[in-house]
Amino acid sequence: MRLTVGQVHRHVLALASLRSCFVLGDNLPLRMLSLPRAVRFHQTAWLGTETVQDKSASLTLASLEGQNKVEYGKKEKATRIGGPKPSSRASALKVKPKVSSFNSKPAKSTLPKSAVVKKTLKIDESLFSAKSFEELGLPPLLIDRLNKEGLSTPTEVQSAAIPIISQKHDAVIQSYTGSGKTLAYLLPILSEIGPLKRPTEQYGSDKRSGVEAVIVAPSRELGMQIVREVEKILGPNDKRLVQQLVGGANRSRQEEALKKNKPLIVVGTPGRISEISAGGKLHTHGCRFLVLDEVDQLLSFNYREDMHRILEHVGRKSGTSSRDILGPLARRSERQTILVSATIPFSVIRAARSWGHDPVLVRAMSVVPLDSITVPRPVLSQTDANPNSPSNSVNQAAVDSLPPSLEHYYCISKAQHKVDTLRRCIHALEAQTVIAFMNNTKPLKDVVFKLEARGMKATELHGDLGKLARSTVLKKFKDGEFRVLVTNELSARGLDVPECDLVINLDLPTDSTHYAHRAGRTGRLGRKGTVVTICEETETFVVRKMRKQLAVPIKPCEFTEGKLLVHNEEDVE
Ligand SMILES: Nc1ncnc2c1ncn2[C@@H]1O[C@H](COP(=O)(O)OP(=O)(O)OP(=O)(O)O)[C@@H](O)[C@H]1O
Repeated sequence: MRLTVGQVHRHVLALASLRSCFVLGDNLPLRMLSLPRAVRFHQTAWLGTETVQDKSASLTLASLEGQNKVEYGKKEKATRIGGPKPSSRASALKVKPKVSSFNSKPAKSTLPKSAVVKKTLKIDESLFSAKSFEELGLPPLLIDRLNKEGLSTPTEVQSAAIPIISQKHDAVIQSYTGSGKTLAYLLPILSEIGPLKRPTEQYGSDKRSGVEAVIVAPSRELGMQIVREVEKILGPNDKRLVQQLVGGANRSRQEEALKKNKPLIVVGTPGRISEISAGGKLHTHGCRFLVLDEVDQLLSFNYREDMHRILEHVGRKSGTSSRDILGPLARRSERQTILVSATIPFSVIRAARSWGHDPVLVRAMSVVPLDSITVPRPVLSQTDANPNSPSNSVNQAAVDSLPPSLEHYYCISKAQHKVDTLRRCIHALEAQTVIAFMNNTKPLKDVVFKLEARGMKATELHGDLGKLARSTVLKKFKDGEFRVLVTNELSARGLDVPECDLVINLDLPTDSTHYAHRAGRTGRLGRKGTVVTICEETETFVVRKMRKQLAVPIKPCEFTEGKLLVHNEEDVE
């Protein structure tokens, strides 16, 4: 492959950019198909972050389907679609966003800001006004189970996603942290498979005995949390129908359980799923659903080999070879692919297009076909220096992910006084359930020791602990045995501790996306929550930069005499 000087320059810049999002095998440029897989991944990682203006680089199987039309600079129209058969609807309607009991925030502009909707889309207003799970057409047995668990009203993103997934659309689900995305994909899946499914469902249950849904999550904790959510809905008699395949646990036992229990749903981390699948102990070719939870993280460079295997094998039509030119397209028809995250940068939209059949972007108040979203402005231009640039889809994704009910502050402290500041902050805010984030594992112990020495119950959670220790710590924290959980990035994504009322950044997050996911551990499902970043004087410029990127007021404050003292708010530039 030959590159011009300009292309090389862009590739180098792309590599240096914040995230190494990439487009996996199905979207490979045709000129790369003959390269060895490892090389292809490396190359596509480059091209994934490369400006999409490079037309030659976007020559993909997907682009041959005529999807990647580029239009710059116009404002997006938030047109919405929905209903059982979108194409059969007679007229296009505008939906007035409603404010539900779960969400006091009006729907934000969709990502990326510069995107353009090119089609006139048909919508079904009723899609966004469901007040109960019955109205969403869920089967009676499933509704009974939900009621038993005290769940009677769908959240907005559930109201939007459930009918769309039930109509067998491939979907990207984006909604802010703590808005109920897990049930938004689980409920339509459980309507189709397992003991709670629709009685009229045509896929004969007797014919299918293998795994029918694979759910992938980037961490063991999140994987286990999803398993518990499925078990909760299935009920005690049927919980063996979901099997966890997370790393760190005994692999042989997982393989035995697969053989013995014949689960319909497996939930796991990429490494363990692909390991067991490669060992021939997990058969997913007949699988109907593939869910990638925290998809933007799963598509990062770290998981590339495992994710490639999963995407290649799950729901693969038997008899098709990956060498067939139509292989990827044929495979896609065998499964529904559902991608989920609070932060959906444009690279995910692009990946979803290449894997899906007419995939749609589902958000709390809108459903938009992905092929109607055009690429953002080139990300490597001069204007990128302006973090508010609508072209910056990563920042925009972070903005969209913040729950409406959060208060953000920052407080200046010398490094050696940070733990004291943390204590004063907890007392001043009377916080009961606190998650404190740090960047490295080693200092966590020290912070826990200092807090405990001053009579504050604290514990640590990080990747160096074994699986059992991790789940025990988390359970005790959720049960209220500890007031403070000191942790690292491991807990930033997906972790659901509804009672968490305060998130502290003891170290600065690396970027606005990390800030948003950390912040999202509080203010879950419409609850109030506070985020306090404790930083040194020299680091305040980073906070100000994130404030700009996230477009939220992060106010300077102090904690004195047991009180929160908010300084003059600096304008959000
Ligand atoms: N319809 C509902 N009614 C009441 N509670 C709900 C409903 N849907 C979800 N929940 C609860 O809301 C909480 C947050 O849900 P969930 O973890 O799915 O959020 P999320 O959007 O996936 O967040 P994140 O982006 O942080 O992963 C959970 O405790 C869940 O059980």
